[in-house]
Amino acid sequence: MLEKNLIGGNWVGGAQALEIRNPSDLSDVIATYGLAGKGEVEAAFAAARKAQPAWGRATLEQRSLVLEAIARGIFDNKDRLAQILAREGGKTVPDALGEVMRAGHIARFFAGEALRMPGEKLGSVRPNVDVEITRDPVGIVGLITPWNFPVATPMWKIAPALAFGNGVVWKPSEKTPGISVAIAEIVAASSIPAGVFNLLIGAGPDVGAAVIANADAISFTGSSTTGRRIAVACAERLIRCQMEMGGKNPLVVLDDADLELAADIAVNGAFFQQGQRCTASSRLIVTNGIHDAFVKACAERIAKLRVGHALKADTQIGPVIDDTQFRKNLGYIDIAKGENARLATGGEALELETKGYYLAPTLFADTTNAMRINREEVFGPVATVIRVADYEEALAVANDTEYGLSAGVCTTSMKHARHFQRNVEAGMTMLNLPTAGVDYHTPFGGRKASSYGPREQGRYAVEFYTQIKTSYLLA
Ligand SMILES: NC(=O)C1=CN([C@@H]2O[C@H](COP(=O)(O)OP(=O)(O)OC[C@H]3O[C@@H](n4cnc5c(N)ncnc54)[C@H](OP(=O)(O)O)[C@@H]3O)[C@@H](O)[C@H]2O)C=CC1
Ligand SMILES: O=C(O)CCC(=O)C(=O)O
Repeated sequence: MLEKNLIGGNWVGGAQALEIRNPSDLSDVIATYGLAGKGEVEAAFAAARKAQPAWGRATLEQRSLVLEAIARGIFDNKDRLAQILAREGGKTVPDALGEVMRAGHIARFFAGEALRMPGEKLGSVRPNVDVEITRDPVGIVGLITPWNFPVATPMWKIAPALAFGNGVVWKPSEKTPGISVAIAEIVAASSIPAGVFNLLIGAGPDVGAAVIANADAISFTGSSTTGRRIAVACAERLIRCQMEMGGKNPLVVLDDADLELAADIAVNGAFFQQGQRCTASSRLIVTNGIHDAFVKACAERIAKLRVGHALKADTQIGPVIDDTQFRKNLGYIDIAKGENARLATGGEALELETKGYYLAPTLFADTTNAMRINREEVFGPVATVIRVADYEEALAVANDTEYGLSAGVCTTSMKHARHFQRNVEAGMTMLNLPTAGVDYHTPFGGRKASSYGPREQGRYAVEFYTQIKTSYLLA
């Protein structure tokens, strides 16, 4: 059993064994981990509390250099990390490599941000008084992260947390411990003082809950159900929280769209990375004039997608992460069929050379926005088409959802593009681009049930990871 929890600079084990298998090949047992329990959580927070004050007082350059070393460690190990991620998480190697590179760029970006700690000097309404606005670290930040982007998502929390002087206790999803340990090894090798950064491999309901009970702030990415529960627990403790949750992201395709481009964008946004993206285009909202040609063009492209073992060179769509997601996706396919959605393509589990969690990318047409398949997050390679009469109806349908993460429009009309950008109820909008796939230096997040709390990423991250102090000084 591997001893892979990082506490106070030491690698330690845990009592309960967790066996991880390759979702592309269930006969491939990757490793067995010793899961952390409440004792390890307490030890991690004790270590972080001891180490954080000095880290919070470290020079900006010291912190920047640590971030730079983390970035270098990620770039230097990119191929090894991509292989681990592909084997454990079912991502194709190019997708895995893309994610690893993104994490490296995020760490490098925050090496710069560490040097640009913002502050402000204001005049006072009183004579001979100066006012300074400065920022302090929040303290010990608990990071709870999911399995679908197990490198980039943690890094867009770890990097700003460290850059702005916080201690970190990170609880990744227990579905992807191997890649989490590999990232933690790189952080630990960066000359970061022992105890500032800690990793706990453990289950959400016990270790995650214990992290929430001990942290000064929580940054979470995952489902809206879990996010809601965590936000309530944080409110009870009066600690700040930042929640990135689900999506039911609309891609609107208008009559004047470039058909080939729109179909490419839809297939990319809906099915790549098995649709396991909070930004996935799960609702394709298409106006009458282009509808039939669009559905045909998408179905042709989807039928040609190569589903297979994530480590095989020509695979475009890998397996879904585990048995729970596999069954959940199949369950939603049954629900859609039961709602009389028309199966345009896919709709079944696939048996390939190796036994894994393979699903045929699935497109339903003739759906309505009231159907469950269009209201609940599936989080798999399943998308729907909703036919609408015109742009106005398309926008209304796009906004008729409890979520508001990402929203796209395919059109050649500047008028509609600008109107959509201004009026769609989403945190991120895309014009003639997939709803998924974002830059690493810009704010990431949504509205409604998709996000809660300050934005992540880019220079906006400083809002969550620092607290403001206003100082009055008699001159
Ligand atoms: N929008 C997004 O980015 C994501 C959305 N999802 C959605 O969530 C569904 C379920 O996936 P799942 O992995 O279970 O997502 P969860 O939201 O349950 O898990 C996300 C993270 O929260 C942890 N966690 C779970 N329960 C608790 C808790 N009570 N207290 C503290 N931490 C907790 C998990 O730990 P652990 O995994 O170890 O239990 C994981 O680290 C998917 O089908 C999908 O719809 C999932 C992942 C990302
Ligand atoms: O679309 C992206 O690039 C990011 C998606 C994401 O962060 C997520 O699915 O959790």
